[in-house]
Amino acid sequence: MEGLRRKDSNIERYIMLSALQDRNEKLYYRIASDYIEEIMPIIYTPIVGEACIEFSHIFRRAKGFYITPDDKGDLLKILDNWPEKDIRVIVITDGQRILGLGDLGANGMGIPIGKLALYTACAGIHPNQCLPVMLDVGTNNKEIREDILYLGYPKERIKGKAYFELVHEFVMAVQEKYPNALIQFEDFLTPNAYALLNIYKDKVLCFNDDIQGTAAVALAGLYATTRITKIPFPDLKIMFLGAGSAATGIADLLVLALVKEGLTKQEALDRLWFVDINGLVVSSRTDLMPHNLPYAHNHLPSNFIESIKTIKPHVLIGATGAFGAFSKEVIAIMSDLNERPVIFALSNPTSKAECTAEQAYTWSYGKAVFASGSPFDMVQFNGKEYHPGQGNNAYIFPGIGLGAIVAHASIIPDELFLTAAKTLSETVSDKNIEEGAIYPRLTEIRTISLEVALAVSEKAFDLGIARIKKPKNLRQTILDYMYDPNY
Ligand SMILES: O=C([O-])CC(=O)C(=O)O
Ligand SMILES: [Mg+2]
Repeated sequence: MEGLRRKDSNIERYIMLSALQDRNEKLYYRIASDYIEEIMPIIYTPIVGEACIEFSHIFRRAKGFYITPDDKGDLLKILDNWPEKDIRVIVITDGQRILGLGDLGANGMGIPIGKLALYTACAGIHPNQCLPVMLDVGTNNKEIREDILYLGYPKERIKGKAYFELVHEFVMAVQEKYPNALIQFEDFLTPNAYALLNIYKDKVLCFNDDIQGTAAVALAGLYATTRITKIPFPDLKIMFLGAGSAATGIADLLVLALVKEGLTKQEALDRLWFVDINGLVVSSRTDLMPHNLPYAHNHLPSNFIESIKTIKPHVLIGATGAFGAFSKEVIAIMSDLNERPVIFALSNPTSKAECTAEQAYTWSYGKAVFASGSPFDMVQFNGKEYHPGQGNNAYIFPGIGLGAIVAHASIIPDELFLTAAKTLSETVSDKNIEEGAIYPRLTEIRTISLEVALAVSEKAFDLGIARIKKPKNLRQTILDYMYDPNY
């Protein structure tokens, strides 16, 4: 840790940790577990974003599996080259929407590597059972493609039929080679993310973290805000800025959660409002994508500020990838409307956050209940300390994966994300709430993942999607499975 701390920059720390992962895996996971609050922002959001931008330039050794269009027809054979035979979690990206950074092509491999490191550090999935995959189908980012050090397939992206056939061949090859493996789709462009999820979610063990994982983390945070605002969960009126996969993913899970609380589907939809780059999402618009249609209201078109003033949401959720989208005016209006305005600035990395924690607290005169996707430090304002929550996907996906693995689940229905969100929100202590934080400390992450995994696997057995007989002591079975990074 002393060696790590003496480095001048976080990207150097990333390189050092990546080298340690190659050289002494157990030590890497030991320090990742022991110093999780310090290490996580380096190996994952936000520094992993910087690492992806520079990936070809800081490359030391390959970690993971690359697929190009030239491999079509051979994927089953090529998978034989992977030395491990018992893969349990695969994180796959095509690099087209890396965090909020856009198309980074094969440089996006930093994301599967980082997410899988968290599967091990946070939920004890054995590192040998993790497989990072880059679906290297080209990049439309000319600057990256023409970079002399670029390691990816140096062509424009394939799309349409050729693209979906390649993904399908991979998914089918996994079913044959690694029938117990969970496939996590990560950082795909929204239309592809939804298309792939809709094709595979009822057929194979898979989920999309940007749609479903983010949704569960946000939902858990929303449950926790009600302990501060005292507004009952079914009464919440929520406005989203951004209508991409993260935002509609959250809304889709919210509808499920609200219907469980006794609302009709229509009543649930009525509470959720979207604003995107073209203004309020209303039914008269002709530019909406299929995943936006259920949320298009019969309402006059209006811009963001006007929409806040007329609709008067309790909660504002930003998933835009646009830094500064929550201006001083936006926060001020929310604070006029609400005693405790709830502000979620979920875009990643930090450079894309809709506002910073400091802005949210100062512009709301300390009233905001704030959470972000990327971590922010504690803020001092008017002599008081404010502890921003990080709606970190790592609270959910490692536990979901662990639960699914232990139950040998065949699929991951949305119901499991609801269970995971409820479980996570129950781990938020009164002390967290007193400090204004709506998520627990990351130092608790292994226990949180265990609780999430336990609840998720219980649910999988209840739903009849587990492929094994239920063990007598599920908690012990999970504990026995977990990789221990101790010597
Ligand atoms: O990586 C994160 O923290 C959340 C995420 O999946 C994304 O922003 O794409
Ligand atoms: Mg992601």
